[in-house]
Amino acid sequence: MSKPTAELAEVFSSVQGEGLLIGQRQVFIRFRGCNLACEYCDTPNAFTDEPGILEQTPGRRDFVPTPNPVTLERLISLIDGWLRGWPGVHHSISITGGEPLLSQATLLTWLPELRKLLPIYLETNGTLHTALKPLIKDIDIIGMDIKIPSTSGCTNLWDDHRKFLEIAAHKELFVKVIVGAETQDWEIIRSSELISSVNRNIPLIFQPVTSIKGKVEVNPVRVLELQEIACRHLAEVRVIPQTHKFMAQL
Ligand SMILES: C[S@@+](CC[C@H](N)C(=O)[O-])C[C@H]1O[C@@H](n2cnc3c(N)ncnc32)[C@H](O)[C@@H]1O
Ligand SMILES: Nc1nc2[nH]cc(C(=O)O)c2c(=O)[nH]1
Ligand code: SF4
Ligand SMILES: [Mg+2]
Repeated sequence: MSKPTAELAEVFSSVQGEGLLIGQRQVFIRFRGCNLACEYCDTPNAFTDEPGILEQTPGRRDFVPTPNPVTLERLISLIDGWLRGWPGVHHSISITGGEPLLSQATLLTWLPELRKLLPIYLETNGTLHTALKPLIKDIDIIGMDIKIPSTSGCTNLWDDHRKFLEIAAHKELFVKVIVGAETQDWEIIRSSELISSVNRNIPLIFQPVTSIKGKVEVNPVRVLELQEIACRHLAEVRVIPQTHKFMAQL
């Protein structure tokens, strides 16, 4: 039987810039393709069919174009070399994209092998709950988005998010909501009530939209008002921007 491969955009070592793992050094594996089209998406390379790029030396940006699809052997060889050469540096592997759960068939084989190297952190848009179910046993931490219409432009994902939360809540989990100048109270109330209906102790992270100019342009008082709304429903609500963008980390 042929060994599963994947279409990858890039593999690199960097500092996690978002959510509760902020500051941890991670190996990032970015899968191609997505089932959504968020208006703010900052990851165009997940949508092209150019060759992927694999960093050769962790954090030194010596990327080498690599034909897709990429094999697991190629990936394991690269990451294993990083862990031997830089022991104790990397906290976990970030499985991201695009939407990584679109590559579920490959991840069924890849995750158990990658997890032998480092814990697995899944960065996901929180919609593909059917894909998540068989993979949850091989994932350690999940960072999922709830996509609100005012920033993402996506609508009617609430039921998918609920089903996703119910499965993801079996592992270490936090939720990110990307907030912007037009974010409405009802969106935060609906998101917070949805999370609380599963477990009010699931942390919620407000991540302000980072503009194309690399700035956070959301009114600071408005962000505090939104946080206060969420705190009526949830035990832990933090405001954390995309920090990697402010320190020129990938
Ligand atoms: C590129 S996405 C990949 C994973 C998955 N597709 C998702 O949307 O969660 C990773 C994270 O970056 C966030 N993100 C993308 N563009 C952003 C922007 N311009 N400002 C703030 N967060 C952004 C997403 O909301 C998500 O939390
Ligand atoms: N440093 C860094 N942190 C990140 N957290 C989530 C990212 C993503 O694009 O999935 C990301 C990214 O692209 N870079
Ligand atoms: S779900 Fe994630 S990768 Fe897909 S468009 Fe939205 S932010 Fe971009
Ligand atoms: Mg990114």
